[in-house]
Amino acid sequence: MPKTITPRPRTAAGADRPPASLGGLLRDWLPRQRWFAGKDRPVTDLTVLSVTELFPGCLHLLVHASHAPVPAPGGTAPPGDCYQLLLGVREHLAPRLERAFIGRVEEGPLAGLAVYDALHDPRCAHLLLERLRQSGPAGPLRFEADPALHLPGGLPPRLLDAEQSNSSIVYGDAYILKVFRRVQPGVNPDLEVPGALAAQGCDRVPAPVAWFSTNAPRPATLGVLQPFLPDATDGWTLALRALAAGDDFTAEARELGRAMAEVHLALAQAFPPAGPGENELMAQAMCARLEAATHAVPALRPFVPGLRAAFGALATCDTGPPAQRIHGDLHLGQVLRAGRDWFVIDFEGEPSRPLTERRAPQSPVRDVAGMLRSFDYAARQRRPWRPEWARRCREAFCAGYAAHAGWDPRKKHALLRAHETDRAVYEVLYEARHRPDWLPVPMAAIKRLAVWGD
Ligand SMILES: Nc1ncnc2c1ncn2[C@@H]1O[C@H](COP(=O)(O)OP(=O)(O)O)[C@@H](O)[C@H]1O
Ligand SMILES: O=P(O)(O)O[C@H]1O[C@H](CO)[C@@H](O[C@H]2O[C@H](CO)[C@@H](O)[C@H](O)[C@H]2O)[C@H](O)[C@H]1O
Repeated sequence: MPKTITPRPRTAAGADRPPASLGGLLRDWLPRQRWFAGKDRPVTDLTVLSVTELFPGCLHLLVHASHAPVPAPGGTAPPGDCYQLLLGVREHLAPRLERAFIGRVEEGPLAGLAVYDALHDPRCAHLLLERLRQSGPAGPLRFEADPALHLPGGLPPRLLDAEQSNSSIVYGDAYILKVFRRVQPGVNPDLEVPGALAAQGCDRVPAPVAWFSTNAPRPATLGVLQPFLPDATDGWTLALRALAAGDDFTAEARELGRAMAEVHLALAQAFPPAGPGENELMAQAMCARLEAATHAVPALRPFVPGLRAAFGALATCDTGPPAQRIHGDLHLGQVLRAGRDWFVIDFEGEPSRPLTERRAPQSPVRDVAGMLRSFDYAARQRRPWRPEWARRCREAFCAGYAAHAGWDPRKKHALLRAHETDRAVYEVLYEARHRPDWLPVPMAAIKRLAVWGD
């Protein structure tokens, strides 16, 4: 029976602690992970919120990384984030696990043991699937599977090494388990939304088959298992291939637009729409996000008046389609093509936004704008830049969307432009934090969008 080995939360890192405590090692390792959200702010403290022994040699941890509050317009930045870790603990580490090595603990109950990221360990990955297959509690954690399905055991695991916001393990090319890294209280939309869409009969989204969650310190979703589409390629890879070959991508973009409209309609059925979006409120929220982003990335400053004008124009345009549940972080990497069909994945929304905001009804134009920005991103991967390629794809996507949705994004010029601007501002912040080399891509869009009327 799994047990919680450290029942009391404790502050694990502090100035008076020797560096090789578990907390000290994690405090050094955590900020170097791709999925760590607070890269632009030093970690001031690391608190272990819960530790559960999932099986011998594998600990499940929730840790809170605190940051010093930074002065920001409208208040202070959030004081930190909670992360999910699965730690392998062994005396000796096999050479194949070296890349997962976190460090050797020198004090406390784990003294003398090597600690590593257990998701890299096929044995731990195998046992994690077994827990999902069996369903039931493990300390504060709970594993559940769709009772209508039989999950086969013994599927060989492989950890995806894609640049991701979370960590995913593929089992035998049949299932994919997404282990959320940054954990926020509440049900994760990546469990909630695909489940609700499946109930609507929408087959554009792989439906959850098993999941696990915690009830301490607060209820939260920790991971979701879905069917894996083995022959699928993501839209980003396909778009770059088409660009490299000089191929047209408009047929794919048109079908993608149609698929997205289908998903939006199913979302509107699954979650009651909230009535017409309030343009004034939307514009205010966009301005506030711009202000916060400019504080973090001063390169935005010269463009602020032009960008604000794009948001201001919202006040004068018609309300547009009603606010509803949307994808929230739509881009070419979130759509998969298998055969001639497009599928949509990753309904978590923009990872840096609070969960309540991500689950709130929003304008579907936001998703359309996300995809339009993505065609621009793709076109800028080629030298010379291929603006015509992006323009044709954007046009085709909107045409495909309009044919099925009953409204045409191209006829909502001011609304679309405001959302595209808001998305480009988000991307500037995202790239500055995670991939500074990519910053010129959204900055080029910012320069274009800041010239109102262009
Ligand atoms: N159901 C699936 N079938 C096939 N591949 C998938 C599936 N779900 C995710 N993937 C692959 O895993 C990658 C990461 O998934 P995603 O949900 O976007 O994770 P993250 O939130 O960490 O970015 C995707 O880009 C895709 O290549
Ligand atoms: O990790 P997620 O997929 O949830 O999304 C985050 O990372 C994306 C990059 O991996 C980022 O997308 C941006 O870069 C893409 C190219 O790599 C491009 O297609 C998107 O249009 C652009 O926004 C996304 O913004 C971020 O939330």
